[in-house]
Amino acid sequence: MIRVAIVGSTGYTGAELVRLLSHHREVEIVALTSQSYVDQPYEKVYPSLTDHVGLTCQAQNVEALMADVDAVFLALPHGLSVPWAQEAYRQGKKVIDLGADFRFRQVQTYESWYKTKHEAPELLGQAVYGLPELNRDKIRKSVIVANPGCYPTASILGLAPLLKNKLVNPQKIIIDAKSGISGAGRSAKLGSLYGEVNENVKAYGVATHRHTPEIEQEAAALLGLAPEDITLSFTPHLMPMTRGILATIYCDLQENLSITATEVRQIYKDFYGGEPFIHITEENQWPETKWCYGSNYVFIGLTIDERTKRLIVTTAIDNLVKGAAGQAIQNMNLLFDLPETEGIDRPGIWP
Ligand SMILES: NC(=O)C1=CN([C@@H]2O[C@H](COP(=O)(O)OP(=O)(O)OC[C@H]3O[C@@H](n4cnc5c(N)ncnc54)[C@H](OP(=O)(O)O)[C@@H]3O)[C@@H](O)[C@H]2O)C=CC1
Ligand SMILES: CC(=O)N[C@@H](CCC(=O)OP(=O)(O)O)C(=O)O
Repeated sequence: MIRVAIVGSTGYTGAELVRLLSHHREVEIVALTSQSYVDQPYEKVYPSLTDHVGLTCQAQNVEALMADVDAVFLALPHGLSVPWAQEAYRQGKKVIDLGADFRFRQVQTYESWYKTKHEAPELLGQAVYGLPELNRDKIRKSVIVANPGCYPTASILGLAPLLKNKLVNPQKIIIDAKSGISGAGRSAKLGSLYGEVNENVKAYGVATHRHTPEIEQEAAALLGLAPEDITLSFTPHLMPMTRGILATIYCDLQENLSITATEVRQIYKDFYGGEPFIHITEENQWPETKWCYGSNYVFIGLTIDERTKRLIVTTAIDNLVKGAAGQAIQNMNLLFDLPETEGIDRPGIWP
């Protein structure tokens, strides 16, 4: 059995990791850390997991905990992952970081968008961007997996076949994305209160959201360019729902390119052929967040607006599963040479 710890287990992504890993046939969860619930039974923090965990929350002790496991999942706020990654590297263990500390290839990008100094820039080169559909082979050989952000997961998977096949102008991409409130985590914040979110929709982080450079970096990589070679527009919106992301992506077709929506759909089907979690919808069928609720599925729909020659793609995921915990487990399965779908092959729930 693979022994794992979940650090920051009492947050939303931590709880989703516990829920999914408690049924993973090759994993034993040996430690769950928390800041506010030390010495409390995990099942008291999340009664929905009663009889599935049997562990008590513990404080962080990086060295001792790392010595006891094969891998750690870090579900911490940004800026706290470095000591864990350093220790894992020292002890030859694996780290899957759900935060952003290891997602960037250029330390200046992280420091300017996250407004914090990176304490171990030398480790950035050891980290692999953990999007299995694009980086599977590199992930298998890595020590630190930087699990992508939720909006970048939806956006990059929606864009990848277009960029790889050079079908669209990469400087004219617009991503309009919507998220449920669980994307903001479990800590108490004014903006997460029911009275603020219910019956309300708002844009936020307009032209400044920290996922913009992450999407640009990976979009550029698909074209073989440096991260700074692409700029795109990304606007997130908060929706009155708990889970889910829907990203609508607008792209200008390359000039003089003559192609039909049917042909583009076939390109997507070929690109993602055999991918267990990705589903390309049929003509006039548009993904909904509920189709992914609680599952690791990604649904992608597309068409060409013949009047504007614009290609429109919509991608739906569950931010806590493919956008966080499910993808992290998919990465762990790759790291330990397990079937990629193990522990994350259950359907979602409806309604
Ligand atoms: N929510 C989402 O949809 C997604 C989140 N992510 C990323 O995953 C990470 C976790 O997110 P999420 O689960 O939503 O966050 P939460 O705020 O829900 O949980 C954070 C966790 O970290 C612990 N924690 C907070 N501060 C500290 C500290 N100073 N030292 C030690 N532990 C601390 C908390 O402990 P306690 O509960 O005891 O206070 C809790 O267990 C973040 O980096 C986030 O950006 C990535 C993709 C999607
Ligand atoms: C609704 C909401 O607040 N969402 C979060 C995104 C969470 C996430 O995936 O991102 P990271 O892992 O990069 O934190 C936000 O906009 O900051």
